[in-house]
Amino acid sequence: MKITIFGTGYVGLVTGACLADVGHNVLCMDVDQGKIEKLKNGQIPIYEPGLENIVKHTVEAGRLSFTTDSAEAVRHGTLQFIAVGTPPDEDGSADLQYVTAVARSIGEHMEDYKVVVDKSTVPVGTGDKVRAAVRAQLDRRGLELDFDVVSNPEFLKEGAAINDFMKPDRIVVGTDSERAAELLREVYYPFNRNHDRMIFMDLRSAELTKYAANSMLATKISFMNEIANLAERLGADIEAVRRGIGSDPRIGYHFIYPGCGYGGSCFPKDVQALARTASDCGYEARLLNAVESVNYAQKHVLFDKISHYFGGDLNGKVVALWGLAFKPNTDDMREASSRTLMEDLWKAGARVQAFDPEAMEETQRIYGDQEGLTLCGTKEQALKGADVLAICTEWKEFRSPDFESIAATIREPVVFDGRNLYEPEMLDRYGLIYYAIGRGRTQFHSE
Ligand SMILES: NC(=O)c1ccc[n+]([C@@H]2O[C@H](COP(=O)([O-])OP(=O)(O)OC[C@H]3O[C@@H](n4cnc5c(N)ncnc54)[C@H](O)[C@@H]3O)[C@@H](O)[C@H]2O)c1
Ligand SMILES: O=c1ccn([C@@H]2O[C@H](COP(=O)(O)OP(=O)(O)O[C@H]3O[C@H](CO)[C@@H](O)[C@H](O)[C@H]3O)[C@@H](O)[C@H]2O)c(=O)[nH]1
Repeated sequence: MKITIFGTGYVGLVTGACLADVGHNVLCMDVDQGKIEKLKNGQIPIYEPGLENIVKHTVEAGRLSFTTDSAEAVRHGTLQFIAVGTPPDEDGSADLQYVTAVARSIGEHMEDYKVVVDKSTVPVGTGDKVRAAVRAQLDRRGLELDFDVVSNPEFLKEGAAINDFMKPDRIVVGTDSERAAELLREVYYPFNRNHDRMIFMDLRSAELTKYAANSMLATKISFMNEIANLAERLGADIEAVRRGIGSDPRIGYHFIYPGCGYGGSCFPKDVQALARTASDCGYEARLLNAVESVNYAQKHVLFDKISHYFGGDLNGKVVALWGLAFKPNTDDMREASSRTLMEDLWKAGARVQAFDPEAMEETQRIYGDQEGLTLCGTKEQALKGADVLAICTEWKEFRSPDFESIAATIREPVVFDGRNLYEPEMLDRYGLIYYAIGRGRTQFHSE
């Protein structure tokens, strides 16, 4: 089937590449000329495991191509997927300017029936706005062409995006059009051969499903972080508690890892946007607001521990920082907890020597020549001349480090772990003091 994708970010490029991989003929359009140039030259603008290979072979097979020309893009596909950004506005609501810009250009250039499929995460009611934007352009052109608008939210996780897309738990489709539903069924047929993963519903419910899913996951994390903070004060160990509750299938082991807060381009903005939607319709989303405020505080917890250790005076101290990306297997630093920690440390007069396996370029792009930041080529280099070590991302290569050499290199024998990677006894053997999140009597707190 001929498919057009607007936006070649994490969602657009993964969707385009995976749909081309199963045999569809996909044209990806982006307004960012630099990105499209790179893609045309075989370069992938983001780090996402497995993506480069799929893009390479589907381009070679002639099933995936790229353009900046919106007229060509609209002409190409019967299905027009919107996968552009919906960043937060100043008031926390989702900024829909990129989504409506795509809708306008579809209305401006379409010549026959199209299904406009929204994959971006958008507030309930956006489908109506997309329909109105397409219709306004058709009216302007004096045309009465048929089209449908569908919500098909995306649930992929960065770092595992290909697997999530290829083996989805569910494919949510919101539409009241039988014709559009049949076309969507055809597009996703290869993902449904052994097990029907399609869940059809009305458009508004599909839009809300996406926010509800992310908010539920964020709630689990904030809940665990709250219990972790409590465990610390009560002399309990959150890791034991996590195993103890996760074993109940009604709770489950997923998304109950405590840490230095959730980040990324989705949870923070989506929880805020849903809370904003609630207040816009006169409902105070108390739980969502609490999830957000627990997370805000949690992002400062590692700094509080480091500051407490040094008696509140961090001036001139050097912190080795392992992990900058908001999670492993990505170079994405949007809303990363590492950024909160670094910014807190700089404010307090400390210096940071940072290393991340994939996010060094991104850190350079964001912080450039920031005073107090040294970017290091390896995790070992980051330790040289540092007072203490802090960890913000659970990359595999941080899981079994050479504790003996850490103890011999950093000035104070202390590790502040924001992702609970180790057992306190492991570090104790090397004379290292271990401060993690919610780990009982090995911790301290400021009260
Ligand atoms: N990143 C994720 O893991 C993820 C997962 C599920 C859903 N989402 C949602 O999907 C949407 C896209 O997220 P993303 O992370 O891929 O964003 P992104 O910022 O990585 O990419 C968006 C792309 O859209 C392009 N764009 C902007 N205006 C355009 C236009 N008029 N025409 C064509 N292209 C245009 C931008 O240049 C950019 O390349 C968001 O709503 C997000 O909330 C993201
Ligand atoms: O038990 C956990 C699990 C995750 N996190 C943190 O939560 C954040 C988000 O992690 P994750 O959900 O793995 O990454 P995303 O790529 O942001 O994916 C989320 O956001 C996407 C965009 O909407 C959705 O499509 C996905 O289903 C949803 O998991 C990261 O900072 C993690 O460190 C925790 O602190 N504890």
